[in-house]
Amino acid sequence: MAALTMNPKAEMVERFLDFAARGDKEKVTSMISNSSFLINQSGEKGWTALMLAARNGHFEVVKTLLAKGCDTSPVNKSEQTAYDIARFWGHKHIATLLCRGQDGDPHRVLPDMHSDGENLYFNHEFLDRLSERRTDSTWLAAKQRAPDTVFLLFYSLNPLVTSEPLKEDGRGDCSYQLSRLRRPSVEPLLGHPNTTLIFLGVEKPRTCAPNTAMDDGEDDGLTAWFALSTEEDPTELVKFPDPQCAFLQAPMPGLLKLSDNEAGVVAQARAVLAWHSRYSFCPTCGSGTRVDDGGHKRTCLREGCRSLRGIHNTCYPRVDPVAIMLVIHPEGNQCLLGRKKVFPAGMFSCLAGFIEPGETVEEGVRREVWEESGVRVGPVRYVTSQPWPMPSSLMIGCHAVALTTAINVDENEIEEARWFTRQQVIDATVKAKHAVFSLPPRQAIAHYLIKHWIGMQANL
Ligand SMILES: NC(=O)C1=CN([C@@H]2O[C@H](COP(=O)(O)OP(=O)(O)OC[C@H]3O[C@@H](n4cnc5c(N)ncnc54)[C@H](O)[C@@H]3O)[C@@H](O)[C@H]2O)C=CC1
Ligand SMILES: [Mg+2]
Ligand SMILES: [Mg+2]
Ligand SMILES: [Mg+2]
Ligand SMILES: [Zn+2]
Repeated sequence: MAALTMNPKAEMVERFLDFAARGDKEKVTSMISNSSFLINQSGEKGWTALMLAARNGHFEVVKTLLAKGCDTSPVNKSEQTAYDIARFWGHKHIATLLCRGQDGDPHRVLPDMHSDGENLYFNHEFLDRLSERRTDSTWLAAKQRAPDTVFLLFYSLNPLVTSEPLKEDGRGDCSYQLSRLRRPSVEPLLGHPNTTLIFLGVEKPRTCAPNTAMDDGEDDGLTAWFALSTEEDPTELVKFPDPQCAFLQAPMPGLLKLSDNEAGVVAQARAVLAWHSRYSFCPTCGSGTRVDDGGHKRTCLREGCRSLRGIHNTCYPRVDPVAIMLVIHPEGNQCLLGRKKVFPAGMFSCLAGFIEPGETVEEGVRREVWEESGVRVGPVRYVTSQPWPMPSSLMIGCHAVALTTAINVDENEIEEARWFTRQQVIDATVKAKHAVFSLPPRQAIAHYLIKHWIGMQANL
């Protein structure tokens, strides 16, 4: 076979990667000492020394590379980090080491709990909610007058957007931007009887101490965001900043096409606004209510109403907990996915269902899986969560292990449920032509739970 000609630098990289792959700690150490540039170099299919050592279970080499300041974030051509690779190949001690990060990283304390689910769509806390200000009506009124305050407008729970993606933090598939209106544009709607105004928070980071009192006219430098909602077409009343603005026609799929920061704001705003639109009257006595706490509370107007005594959760925005689970075959090599009739052709997803009163998350998982697929589930492990503002669910994502494998679907809810092999799932994630099914979109926690199981960088 003819020898490949390589330049000396490429040859050195290849040798270095080879030592890492074989677990030769001495050679890895001496090569980095002489040529520090080697540490984050990658070779075939984007594999770095850290990935190769993680793949082959070379704990000491991984430790050495980390001590020398190796970057843990690069991904190979299959979108896996070194951490994903260590998990995928079952080297738990290396995965723990890799997710531990720097000394100050709090994951050190609970290494097994590490998941990057905080980066999920709808999970970005772009605003500081500043809840301590919700009862400060003077501050709220001043913020509503401030020239830099942002107002987001919703009509029937659909936000006003422009069809231009945000450049600063968008992913490739973000195609809408929330219209950030200023006071003069929304003036006619403020105080209108059919509109609801809620205080969402201020832009992070805080630029002054949270409880600094603000005298009249004095600015604390915080940019406040409000959501303004109406059930009547506001087109005549509002001055749109540009002709491209339009309300989303339907929540899906439009709400999945925002930048990650704006999706986080919508997750908060839409759920609170949906609660206002459904709870206009007191659920205890049917009387009218007043909006308090910057839109985060409704108080009954009838003196003597039971809801005014003690704490009534009906006075506060509601959240519905939903368990969503990837059920794993008892042998560990297959997972159970189902499809509803409304899913796009070929798509399968995790089973899910509302948690019932008096139920733990674990019991909710076992009951929903039994009802929907006839499969019995044993151990359940929490993975991560995601607000899902359609209208106000909190998705509680779990992995669960099946005790039985025979499938018997509840045809009222699920059209089909099937066991898929790990390889079939991997094929679906890399969109191979021969994939036998397609995954839910990356914005859904179901997508995350599936990729997390096969040890892939879930957000890519
Ligand atoms: N982000 C994601 O990846 C996914 C999100 N979801 C969300 O989870 C939610 C629940 O999943 P499903 O399979 O529909 O639940 P499910 O399996 O409990 O069945 C839904 C039925 O449960 C009843 N129900 C019980 N409590 C309810 C409540 N608080 N609100 C409304 N209906 C209630 C209704 O009859 C409803 O038709 C869905 O609304 C969906 O938006 C579901 C799957 C994936
Ligand atoms: Mg369900
Ligand atoms: Mg169900
Ligand atoms: Mg249910
Ligand atoms: Zn009442």
